[in-house]
Amino acid sequence: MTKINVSNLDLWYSDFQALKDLDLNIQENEITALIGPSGCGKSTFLKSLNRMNDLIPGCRIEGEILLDGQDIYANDYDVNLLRKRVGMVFQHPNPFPMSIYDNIAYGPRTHGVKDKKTLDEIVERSLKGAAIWDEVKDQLNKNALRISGGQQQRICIARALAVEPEVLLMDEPTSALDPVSTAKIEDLVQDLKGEYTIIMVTHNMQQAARVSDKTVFFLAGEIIEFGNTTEIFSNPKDKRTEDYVSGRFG
Ligand SMILES: Nc1ncnc2c1ncn2[C@@H]1O[C@H](COP(=O)(O)OP(=O)(O)OP(=O)(O)O)[C@@H](O)[C@H]1O
Repeated sequence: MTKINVSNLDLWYSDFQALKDLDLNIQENEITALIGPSGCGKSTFLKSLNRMNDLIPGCRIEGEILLDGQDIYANDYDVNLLRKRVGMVFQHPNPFPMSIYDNIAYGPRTHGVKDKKTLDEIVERSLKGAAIWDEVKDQLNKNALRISGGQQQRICIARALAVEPEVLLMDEPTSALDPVSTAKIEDLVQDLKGEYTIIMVTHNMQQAARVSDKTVFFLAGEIIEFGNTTEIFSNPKDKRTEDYVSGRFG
């Protein structure tokens, strides 16, 4: 089923057009990888899905993005609710400088959850969901900055899960991590797709091929090709896609 429907999407940073007439359907409970050379608009597109670009002065958007059929750029659309439904994990792990527990409880508290038992349950469920509960369950009061980078990234994923999102946006979530932590995150992402719709920017072609169901290839703000990951990697229709996935440019 279609979760997100993008049509005729254009985005400008002042007079520079960063996204050009994008059309795309993102399916529920699938992993969609966004690939393409540096500066082609992957992060810009990702951020347009939870209106993070609203915060950038001079950024202007035209076209339509529907989440479950509702226009997220409509005047009366609740942006706070949107960011709860569409969570985000960034390239560099960015836990808040507070305990592991407080990192996870932060979002639910912001949304009004005060009861200690409920928060305890959310923290445990989110840490389990991010496959890090066993590693940190005895040190929930430890400062989240004093654990490894790979653990910090899973704390950030747990923090995103704590508000029960439907969609998870991931901007190069493993680029700052070692191979062992990267493998853990890749396994985790595959486990999560049963419950969430995941859209992930990656520069790592093997990673896109390993974990995603669908792949979108961007070039200079345009979508050049979109389809099943196996097709994009084994039988691309466009020569530019073929050159990129085979490492001939970018
Ligand atoms: N805040 C901004 N103001 C002006 N231009 C911007 C801004 N953010 C991005 N751009 C420009 O928009 C284009 C797309 O940038 P974007 O970060 O989306 O690319 P990307 O494909 O994610 O790149 P990378 O792979 O290097 O992260 C680039 O030309 C970039 O310079």
